[in-house]
Amino acid sequence: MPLSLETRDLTIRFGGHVAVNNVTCTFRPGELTAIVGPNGAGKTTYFNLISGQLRASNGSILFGGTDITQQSAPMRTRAGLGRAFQLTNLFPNLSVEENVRLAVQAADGTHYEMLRPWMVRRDLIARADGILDQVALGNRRGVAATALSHGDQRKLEVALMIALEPKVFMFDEPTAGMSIDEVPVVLNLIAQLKQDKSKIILLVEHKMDVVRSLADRIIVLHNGQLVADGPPAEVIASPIVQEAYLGVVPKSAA
Ligand SMILES: Nc1ncnc2c1ncn2[C@@H]1O[C@H](COP(=O)(O)OP(=O)(O)OP(=O)(O)O)[C@@H](O)[C@H]1O
Repeated sequence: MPLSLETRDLTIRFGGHVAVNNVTCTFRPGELTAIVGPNGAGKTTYFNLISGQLRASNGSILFGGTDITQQSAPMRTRAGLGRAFQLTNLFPNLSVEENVRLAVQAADGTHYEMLRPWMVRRDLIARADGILDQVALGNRRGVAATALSHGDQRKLEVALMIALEPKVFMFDEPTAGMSIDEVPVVLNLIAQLKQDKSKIILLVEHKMDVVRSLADRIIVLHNGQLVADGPPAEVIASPIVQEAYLGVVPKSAA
């Protein structure tokens, strides 16, 4: 069976508020799907449900045909769902290079051994170096994660996600808060990841120019419901989306 990620009637309620409401959608390899919609539409909550940070009130999530609805976030990560790490959950005082090496090591299944120099694993070092170059952090390798600029921290988050070799890449506003010159690096990186047609890529993004340049498909959430789904040109051009949904994204968020 080809790998697919599917949500069926996925729903979460916070008290009386239904933040994600019966969302049924299938994501396939070789497709980058942008999830758009006004502020508070439920995009991040939908992401959190898929990655396991939140548990559904109703509905289910299937990954490669397996029902993962009850699985913990770490189990989903091991199954291949990649979500950018929060650096605060990692090793902020370790260097960029050390963080990436640890993630590469974790993906390899070897345990971190503080006292055993892992210089013996040249293959892992080469892989970590390759990822550092891929995210343009090679020249920041010795810097503590916590001392990085905001843009470089986002790049490190992406590096750690790549290191785990996920089947699904989930990006939640990957360029948010970045300076204008930092944005292209991350966009090029996502475009590069898209070349691997075996991956499913999900992107929550407010910036419509970013969505236009990267997405193969757009889904629109509004009040927690899926209100549009299709090829970018079609979805963007549809009057209902233009007027009622995309038009309301405030400039401050774009
Ligand atoms: N843990 C929570 N408890 C209560 N309400 C929540 C919680 N998380 C999200 N919500 C509510 O659910 C709704 C959807 O929020 P969500 O952050 O998913 O929207 P979004 O589309 O990602 O918005 P934005 O574009 O502003 O990031 C909002 O009304 C929000 O206040």
